[in-house]
Amino acid sequence: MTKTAILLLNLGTPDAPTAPAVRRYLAEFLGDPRVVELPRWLWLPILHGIILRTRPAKSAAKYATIWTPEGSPLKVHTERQAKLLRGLLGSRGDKDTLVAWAMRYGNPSTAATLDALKNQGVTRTIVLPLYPQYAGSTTASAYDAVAAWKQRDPAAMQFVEVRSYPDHKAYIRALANSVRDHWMNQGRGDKLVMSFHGIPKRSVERGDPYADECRRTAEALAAGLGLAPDKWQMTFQSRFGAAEWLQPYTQPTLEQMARDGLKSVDVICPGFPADCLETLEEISMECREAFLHAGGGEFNYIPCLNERGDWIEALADMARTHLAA
Ligand SMILES: C=CC1=C(C)c2cc3[nH]c(cc4nc(cc5[nH]c(cc1n2)c(C)c5CCC(=O)O)C(CCC(=O)O)=C4C)c(C)c3C=C
Ligand SMILES: [Fe+2]
Ligand SMILES: [Fe+2]
Repeated sequence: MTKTAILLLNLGTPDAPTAPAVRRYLAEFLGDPRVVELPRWLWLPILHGIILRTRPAKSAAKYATIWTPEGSPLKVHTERQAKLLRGLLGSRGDKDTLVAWAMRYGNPSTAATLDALKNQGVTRTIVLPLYPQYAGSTTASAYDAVAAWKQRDPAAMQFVEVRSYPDHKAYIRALANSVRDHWMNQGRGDKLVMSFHGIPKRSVERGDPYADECRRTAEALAAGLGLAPDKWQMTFQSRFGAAEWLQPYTQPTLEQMARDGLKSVDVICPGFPADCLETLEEISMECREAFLHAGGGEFNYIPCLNERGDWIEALADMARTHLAA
C-alpha cells in the first residue's frame, strides 16, 4: 500500500541568534549557486573573506530582537503550520497521511526529514514549498535538495512537486481575510503596501518568473479587496549586495509616501506565509521607523498568515488536490 506524506518546505533560519550560528546558516544559504549566481571563483572569496566575517554579528543582533522563547519565528510558525495541517487532515478522515516540515538550509534539513519519512514507510511525498511565488533562488533550490536526496535511491520515493500558487483562490482568500480582519480591529490605512522579498533584476531578465508571480498575487489580492489602483502598491524588500534588485524598493517608497503627506499606511508581506526576520525586523521595525522619521503618521504592519485557520485550510486544499490525483 502507498503511504503518503505532505512535506512543507521552508527556507531555514539560524539555530540561535548568535554570530557563530548565523555564520553557519549564511555560509550554507549564500554558498548556494541558486542564491548568488556569480561565478564561484569570484563569489566564494567575497563570501568567505568579507561577508561571513562581518554580516553574522550584525544579523545576529537583528535576530535577537525577534527571537522567541521557542526559537526563531520562521521555525516556530512552520512547525505549528505542519501540526495544524496534520490536525485538519486528520479531522477530515485522512489519518493515514503524514505531515512533515523541513528547511532548505539549517535544521531540520530536507535530507534528514526525507530519511525519516522513508524510515516510516512513506513511498509518496507531496512537496509543498512555503513560497507562493516561484523563484530560482527559493523554489528551484528547494527542489535541488529533493533531487539530490532522490539521486541516492531513485526508487525509494515518488514525489509530487507543487511548483507555486501565486493566485490560488484559498491563499488569496486567506490574505484578503487577514487584511479585512486588520481593518476591522485597527482601522483602515490610506494605502495598502504589498511588500515582497526582492531578487536581482538580472535574474528576472534571464527568465525568472518571480516578478510576474508577485504581480499575479498583488493583483488578485487587490481585486479580492476591491481596491482602486491608487489605494495599493507593490514593492520589493530585503535587497542584498550592490546590484540592482526588483523595484520599487519598499523602504524608499514608504519614505516617499510619508513625504507626500500620507497619513497612514498598512503593510502586508504576501510572499511570506510565516513571519520571520524580513517581516518582523525589516518591515515592522526598520521600515516603520523610516516611515515615521520621514513624517508619516501611522504605520500598521499586517502579520503574515502564520497559524490562521483559513491559511491552514488553503494548505489542506492544495494537499487534497494532489492526494486525490
Ligand atoms: C520569500 C521568498 C524569498 C526570496 C525570493 C529570497 C531571495 C533571496 N534572499 C537573499 C538573501 C537573504 N535572505 C535572508 C532572509 C530571508 N529570506 C527569505 C525569503 C526569501 N529570500 C526569508 C523567509 C528570510 C528570513 C529567514 C529567517 O531566519 O527569518 C537573509 C538572512 C538574513 C540576513 O542576514 O539579512 C539573506 C542574506 C538573496 C541573496 C536572495 C535572492 C537572490
Ligand atoms: Fe531572502
Ligand atoms: Fe533583511
